[in-house]
Amino acid sequence: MAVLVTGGAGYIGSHMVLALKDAGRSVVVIDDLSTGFRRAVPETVPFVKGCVGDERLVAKTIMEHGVDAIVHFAGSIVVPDSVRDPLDYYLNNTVRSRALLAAAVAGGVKRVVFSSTAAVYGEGSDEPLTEDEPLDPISPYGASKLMTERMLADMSRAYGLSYAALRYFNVAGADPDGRAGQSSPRATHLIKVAAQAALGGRNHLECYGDDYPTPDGTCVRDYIHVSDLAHAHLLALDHLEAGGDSFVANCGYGRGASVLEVIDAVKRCAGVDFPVHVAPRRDGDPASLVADPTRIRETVGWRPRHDDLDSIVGHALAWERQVAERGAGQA
Ligand SMILES: NC(=O)c1ccc[n+]([C@@H]2O[C@H](COP(=O)([O-])OP(=O)(O)OC[C@H]3O[C@@H](n4cnc5c(N)ncnc54)[C@H](O)[C@@H]3O)[C@@H](O)[C@H]2O)c1
Ligand SMILES: O=c1ccn([C@@H]2O[C@H](COP(=O)(O)OP(=O)(O)O[C@H]3O[C@H](CO)[C@@H](O)[C@H](O)[C@H]3O)[C@@H](O)[C@H]2O)c(=O)[nH]1
Repeated sequence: MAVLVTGGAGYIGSHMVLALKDAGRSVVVIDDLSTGFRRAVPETVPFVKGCVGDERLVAKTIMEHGVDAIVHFAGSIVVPDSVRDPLDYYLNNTVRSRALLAAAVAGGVKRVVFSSTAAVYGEGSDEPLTEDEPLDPISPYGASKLMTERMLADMSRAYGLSYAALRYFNVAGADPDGRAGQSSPRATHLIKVAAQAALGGRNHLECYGDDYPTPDGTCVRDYIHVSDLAHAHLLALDHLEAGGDSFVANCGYGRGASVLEVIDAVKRCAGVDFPVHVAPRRDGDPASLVADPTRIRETVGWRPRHDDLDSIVGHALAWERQVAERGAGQA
């Protein structure tokens, strides 16, 4: 039986494919390559180029590869883009997830692990957020993901499918062995962009807002290493396969870093300085988002291995050097 990884050519999905292969699992990837890279998926892994909204293609993939579990990463991920073009986000993240899930039920798939997000919590809080926090997304991105969570909850009751919805906080870093990383030259994530600035790929970095109600005025986020996150998915799948109940859980370390603290860490680890310009606040950005990770630890026994901002930044920089050596967009 195989695990279908949607969005497996993307940043987090490619790390999940490695984690599954390292664990000896059979994997098949479906990805439309809208933001992913074919070369991010090892040649030994079957690859289907297409959209998760294509119910017939998904049904064929499930049947041909004997898929009994899906890890669903495919989606659109840029919060401010979702504010500008909400319908695109509801289409790609909600409507196409519905098609994928319909094909999954029809094809007898019994388990789904879903990429959800801290953006379902809305404005956040000064305190670490538990899963019981009110769900009140302030961006269409967060709302589009919450709708999929709700579809899964309803489906599990109606069809007996079990699921884990993992609410990621800010994912960063790269495979410690240098096999995968964030490859998109147009990526907007802070650590990626700061690594590009440190290596000369950008001439400056913009800090979006320094007047937030946080200790240094810049937004606070809980940065989680992408390999720790992939490991959490593996454990979630094991839990469901062992007959464990469906669950929703935060994935973060329980500690926040401000934009300025991240920039300092990147400058320190790279040993270079680069200009930082304060710019206006970005639409859809809550002041502070920090996870309470108790539930993921207790439910599946997750123990992070890279819970350290300098390690995350160090791995992100190492990957960015590979990207730079191969030429922009060729990683
Ligand atoms: N990166 C983060 O900090 C973060 C935080 C919270 C949640 N997430 C979620 O994690 C998931 C993966 O994010 P990522 O950072 O790896 O992004 P990414 O853009 O690198 O990966 C997404 C992948 O999905 C593919 N894709 C997009 N729409 C598709 C479709 N309709 N059909 C088939 N393939 C499609 C893209 O080509 C890409 O390979 C997303 O669902 C995102 O919402 C990411
Ligand atoms: O050039 C930049 C890029 C980002 N930021 C700030 O850095 C913080 C982090 O931003 P970013 O790395 O873009 O991540 P988020 O917007 O927090 O969103 C990420 O984290 C969310 C969960 O917290 C996920 O849902 C999203 O998919 C993922 O993109 C925010 O305060 C941004 O305003 C800057 O100041 N300058």
